[in-house]
Amino acid sequence: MASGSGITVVVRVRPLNEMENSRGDSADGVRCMGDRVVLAGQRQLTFDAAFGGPDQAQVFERTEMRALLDASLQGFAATVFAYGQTGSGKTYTMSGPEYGTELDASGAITSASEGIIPRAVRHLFAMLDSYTASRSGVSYAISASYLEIYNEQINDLLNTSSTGLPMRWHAAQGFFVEGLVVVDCETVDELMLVFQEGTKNRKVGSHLLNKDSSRSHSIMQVQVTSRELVALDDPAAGLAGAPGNDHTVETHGRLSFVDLAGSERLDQSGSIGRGARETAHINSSLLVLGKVISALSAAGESGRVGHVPYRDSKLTKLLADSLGGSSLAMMIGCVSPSSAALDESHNTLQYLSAAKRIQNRPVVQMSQASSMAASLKSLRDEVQGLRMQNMALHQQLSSISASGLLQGHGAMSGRSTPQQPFGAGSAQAGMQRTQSVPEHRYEEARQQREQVAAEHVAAELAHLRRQNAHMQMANNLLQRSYNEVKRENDALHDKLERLERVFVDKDHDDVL
Ligand SMILES: Nc1ncnc2c1ncn2[C@@H]1O[C@H](COP(=O)(O)OP(=O)(O)OP(=O)(O)O)[C@@H](O)[C@H]1O
Repeated sequence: MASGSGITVVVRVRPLNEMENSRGDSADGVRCMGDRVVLAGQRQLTFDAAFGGPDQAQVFERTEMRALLDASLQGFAATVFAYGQTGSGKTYTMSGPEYGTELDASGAITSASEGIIPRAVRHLFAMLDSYTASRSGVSYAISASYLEIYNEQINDLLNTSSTGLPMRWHAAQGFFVEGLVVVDCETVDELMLVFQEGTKNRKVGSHLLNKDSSRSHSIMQVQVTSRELVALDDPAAGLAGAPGNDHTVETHGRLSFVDLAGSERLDQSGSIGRGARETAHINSSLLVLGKVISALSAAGESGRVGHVPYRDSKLTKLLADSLGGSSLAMMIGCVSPSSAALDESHNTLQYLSAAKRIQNRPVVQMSQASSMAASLKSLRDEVQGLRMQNMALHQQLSSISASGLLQGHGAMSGRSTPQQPFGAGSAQAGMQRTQSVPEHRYEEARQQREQVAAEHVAAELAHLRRQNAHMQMANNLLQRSYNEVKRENDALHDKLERLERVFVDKDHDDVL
């Protein structure tokens, strides 16, 4: 996926909560109408989807969640964010109801009330099992980490004693957190445990707007490594049976689930002391996030991006790839329906409208060796396509030449002589060059062989492209000549008919 891909933006309007009900708030501050969100005063905004009410399943089923999971299995990075004011339903949407409120007999959250993350965990393993069953030579490895950014400090939610972790920059990976626990998960239950453990350890506090308010931004990251054995043997290119021509292509997909802390107004939340300090950190990092979104959305499809202040907060550093980077992304904006929260809901929806204009450039993440193998394979596929085109062009040329109409148009006949496709001989020559490489330098020899094969394929590609372009031109010229001759023939035919009519008329006059 080389071209730009917009961020998918959906909105969720929760039901009125207890406090709003007890105050007698009206629920017509924000309403959903299809994929539109209608604000009191009849202002309407359209998003990729809009949901009202408590139904958790529809948020998973009617958004692009399955496509994002699938993309991670193909080697793409995908991020799902929940954004909105405090108490608007972000944690409910991402995880489910507050931990422990809706438990079944075994102590697990009831499946109907599960949020996006546990649903994604189950679906990911179901998809992965069905892919492994239907495609031989493919295998997957899953691992996961879970962190929170609390007061601008990174804490490991899978190891509560690991706090204040450093963030580093890597040219290929971008920003990453050093020293995070990464858990290998072979089963759905193991990944579910990671989710439950991390969610339980997240900082939660109470204030007037939400008794279980998340005081940190949390990011659960699932790494999806796929390995596929790709046969690079190409009998037509004379490489069949060459040792080391099978390659394991390794892709590194990633799913990031981001539950942002909610913006809050201190006069409404009543947070004081530690709570007020948390609020200040939350609001300032959300402010930077807002600046990043507006800088990127200003660029829109033109792709001309000015300065984006990613480095101004830890949150935006970690989300750099998901906003304007190489990741696929879906943002879920959560809002209250209450007319009393209209200003905050309006702000959230404006944020979301700006996010809709951001263009990401999703790319598959592969290991270097895999990407060389994959590009070699795709070059060979292209050669194969060109060979078929080559044959079709030869046939076309012969049939036009054989039509007989073009005899005398000899300028074309030389060009239409089929040429031998470029190929096997030089490939063999390329292979022979590697035979003298000593055994202990096998890896080096393999790389050289791949290099030679790549050069050979590239040369053949260039040759076929030239030859096909040449034949295409010859075909066009022949077609033009054919049309001219046909036009001349038709004209002669008309003339003949006219003459015949004259003779018939003359005979007729003579008889009379
Ligand atoms: N769609 C919904 N249906 C039913 N109840 C909901 C819904 N969304 C949220 N709630 C309830 O509203 C309350 C606040 O939700 P939640 O904690 O998810 O908000 P939040 O946006 O994560 O808040 P904060 O930013 O303060 O952490 C919770 O009691 C939750 O169960």
